[in-house]
Amino acid sequence: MKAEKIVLRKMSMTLKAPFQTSFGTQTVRDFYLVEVHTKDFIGYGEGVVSGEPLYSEETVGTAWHILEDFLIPMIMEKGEISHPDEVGELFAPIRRNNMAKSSIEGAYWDLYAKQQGISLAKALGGTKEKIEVGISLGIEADINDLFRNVEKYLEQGYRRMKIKIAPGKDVQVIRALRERFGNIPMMADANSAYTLKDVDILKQLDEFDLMMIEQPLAHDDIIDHATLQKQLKTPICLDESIHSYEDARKAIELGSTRIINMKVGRVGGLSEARRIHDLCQEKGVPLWCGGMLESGIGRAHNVAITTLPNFVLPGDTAGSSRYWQEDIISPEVEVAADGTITVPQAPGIGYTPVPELIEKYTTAVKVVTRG
Ligand SMILES: O=C(O)CCC(=O)C1=CC=C[C@@H](O)[C@@H]1C(=O)O
Ligand SMILES: [Mg+2]
Repeated sequence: MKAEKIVLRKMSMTLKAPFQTSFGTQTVRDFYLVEVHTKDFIGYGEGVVSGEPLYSEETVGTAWHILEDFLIPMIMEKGEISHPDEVGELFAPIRRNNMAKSSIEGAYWDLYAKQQGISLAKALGGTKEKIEVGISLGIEADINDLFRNVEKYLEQGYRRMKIKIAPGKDVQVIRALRERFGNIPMMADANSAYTLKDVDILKQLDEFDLMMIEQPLAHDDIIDHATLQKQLKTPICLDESIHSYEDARKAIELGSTRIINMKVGRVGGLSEARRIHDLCQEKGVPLWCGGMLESGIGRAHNVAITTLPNFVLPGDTAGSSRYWQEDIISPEVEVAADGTITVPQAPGIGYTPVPELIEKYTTAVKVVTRG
């Protein structure tokens, strides 16, 4: 695979409804797309960053700079790439900037699968023909709005409800949901809103038989999470703390996490995600695929990685209509009434990017050609 042209597109898509977490509210997704053009195919990747550095340190601006000034020149200089694993190896000297790395590596995985004439899922070693999915629900000012959302998505078949919590909107919210909906599969995501001083509040969540509590403590911690896990019955699931295979290895060894939310962009790409998958499978740590409110391009990559065998819990890969009036792929990602997504078998990501819709939501373009 030799890139003849790489196109970066800044994208801005308005969410159907605001999405509130413990660290802020999103109404518009500012992200970017990467297109890697070889003489035969186009590979697509998504930069799952946001406009503001609130989930991680990366933004559209930081990623654009790292891609334009470092990663794309490295790719052009390298020339021929025979397997997408080589992209991560090439980028290894660049510190962090995982979402920037992941966006271009994901495009090479798409290219590679298209070149082999197989689905991205198969190229990754996935075997599932369907994946089970859940849904992530933002914080609502009025709990009746949250009730309505849970009701709506249960009816649509989603396999588990992820409820955002924050101090003051935690125990009473989960209790009210249990009283209203009984023992439905449910988890809480705190997005680092608590500290060890809040252990008594977090211990109260133990009474609600939650599947897990996601990232209760600091975004860059695995020590305090190990201390907390010893005091909780409910499994801790790390998200923001896990940026690499090494982070996962240490967190598992310390007992900081019993489940991991895999986000391809956060760990630097699909190759690293596969390595973490194999480690977790060996250690008996279940995985599920998290989301970053992706467009259909990133959503397609998430569907593919979820076909690996140790993705045993429903993830956050909802259908396109969860967030978008119209998605930029055809067909859109659909969730069946049984809460599953049928894995596309077409070569590559399996969904077709729609040029006129991509253009419609493009706010800036950068084209780098070989030569
Ligand atoms: O993409 C989805 O549907 C899930 C989105 C989601 O829950 C999150 C996205 C980004 C940061 C957080 O708000 C949260 C998470 O931590 O998983
Ligand atoms: Mg999370």
